[in-house]
Amino acid sequence: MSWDTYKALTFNFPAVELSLDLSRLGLPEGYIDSQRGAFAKAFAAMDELEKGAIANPDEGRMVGHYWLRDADLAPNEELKTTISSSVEKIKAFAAKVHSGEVKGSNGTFTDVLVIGIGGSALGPQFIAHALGVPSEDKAAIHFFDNTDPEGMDLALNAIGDRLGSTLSLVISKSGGTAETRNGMLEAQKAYSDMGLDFAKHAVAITGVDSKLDKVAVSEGWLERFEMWDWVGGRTSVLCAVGLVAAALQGIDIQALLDGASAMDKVTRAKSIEENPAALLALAWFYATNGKGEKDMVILPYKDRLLLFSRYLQQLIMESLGKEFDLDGNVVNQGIAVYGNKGSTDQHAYVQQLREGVPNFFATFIEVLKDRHGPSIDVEPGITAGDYLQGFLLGTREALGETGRQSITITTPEVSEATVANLIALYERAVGFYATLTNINAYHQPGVEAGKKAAGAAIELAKGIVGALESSKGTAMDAPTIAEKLGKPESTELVYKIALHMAANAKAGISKIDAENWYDAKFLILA
Ligand SMILES: O=P(O)(O)OC[C@H]1O[C@H](O)[C@H](O)[C@@H](O)[C@@H]1O
Repeated sequence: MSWDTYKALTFNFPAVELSLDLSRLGLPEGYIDSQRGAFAKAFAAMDELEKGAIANPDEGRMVGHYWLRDADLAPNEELKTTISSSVEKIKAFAAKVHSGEVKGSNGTFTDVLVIGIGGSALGPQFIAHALGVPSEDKAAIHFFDNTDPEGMDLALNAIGDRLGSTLSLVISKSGGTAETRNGMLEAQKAYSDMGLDFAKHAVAITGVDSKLDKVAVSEGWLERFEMWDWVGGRTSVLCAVGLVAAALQGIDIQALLDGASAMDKVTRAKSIEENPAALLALAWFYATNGKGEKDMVILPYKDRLLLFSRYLQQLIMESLGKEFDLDGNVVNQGIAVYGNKGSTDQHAYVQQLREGVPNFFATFIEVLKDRHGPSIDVEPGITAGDYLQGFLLGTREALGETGRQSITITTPEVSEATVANLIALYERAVGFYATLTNINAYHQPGVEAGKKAAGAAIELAKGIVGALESSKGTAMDAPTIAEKLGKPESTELVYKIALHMAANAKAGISKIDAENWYDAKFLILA
């Protein structure tokens, strides 16, 4: 890359100490100019959104995550007060926990167990991993982010005998998410098995009057923090969803909010070149032909940013992956996101990136500061961190040689400010991209289909137990059970569910193997 091309297509944002290098994208001459009209619309739509327009028309909702870090921007006094008092309440609660004024049955809280999924886990996990320092944190943080029983066992195992000084945060915007409900019930059981009262160790973060909120009220949980319908799950990390856990861990939440606010100011610029989020959205639009034709590979060369790609998967794919545009046309939009960290990935999938199917563009995230404190030389005059940067520069070059596009974001260090900068940068880029592609970034109608189908499988499971119980001692294969349930069309599901039940000896169900696996019979002994 020539120095002049690099300079022409690298954009520096001193206010947030960030630089965005688009020089390895192959942007044709005049491309930015050709997009000015489209961006004028995107800037105007964003202005309206920030002023409180119903930017999520399907759900009739405002979209207010930008107000969370600058309450004065909220469209009315009530919201301003709600937002600032929520932040104050979080800070005050964390201070009481740290001072031991609010404590568990076995004393000052040492651990925090976050129970949530999707937007109610990914942000807290990213922040905790990016900014935590185990030896200095005010609480060790653990997660139930799934309905996998063994995953929960592992988290409980890490907590060990400290459950009596573990604060459980049950986080669910809707308050009705099955995985989170299950996690809550499992946690409740773990506390009661140790003779502890869950309610005295539990905090709810949810919408007012949600199912979860009602449980928290009726059981007299320690505290409740409100979640609002104008904050989407995937943009909720800077409200109570992410801030309570972070504050308890000892992370400076005001610095997070200030970092996001600083990026918000920069990304309100009305000129593409002066706005890093606009440039990012433009880069995505160019690289994917505005249709998601290429995948986004996120490659932070920093262990602390490992979970960023997972966080972005939800932010970007749930926001942009849409069947219809705002006019009802079928568009099947989206950008697939994956990634891990460099240089680890160099020893895994970079082979394919360089030589295989050219269906992606990479985003390198470069962090200038290697570590707090000095580094040893691993070779004369060279540190491990020099190698990390060397591998980033080398991989980027190697990808460029085979015509693979990349973006490079450079940030000075991993800190509250820069982590929040990145979050706010991508939130705004997603918003701009959605306007460019004329889709609603703020709903997720597709998520419901899988939930409904899962509900049907759960109903079927109840039926299978009933059928085997009413014919105790009789072994039946899947077609027979399905027939008995009057659901021959669900034979495959019956087979899958019965297999799982037998593996877990549920209700005493066992399996009699047959030569052909599909002919296995299931029974409950008489
Ligand atoms: O916070 P909750 O209401 O429990 O929702 C958790 C997740 O549920 C769904 O899958 C939504 O699509 C996500 O956007 C959301 O983050």
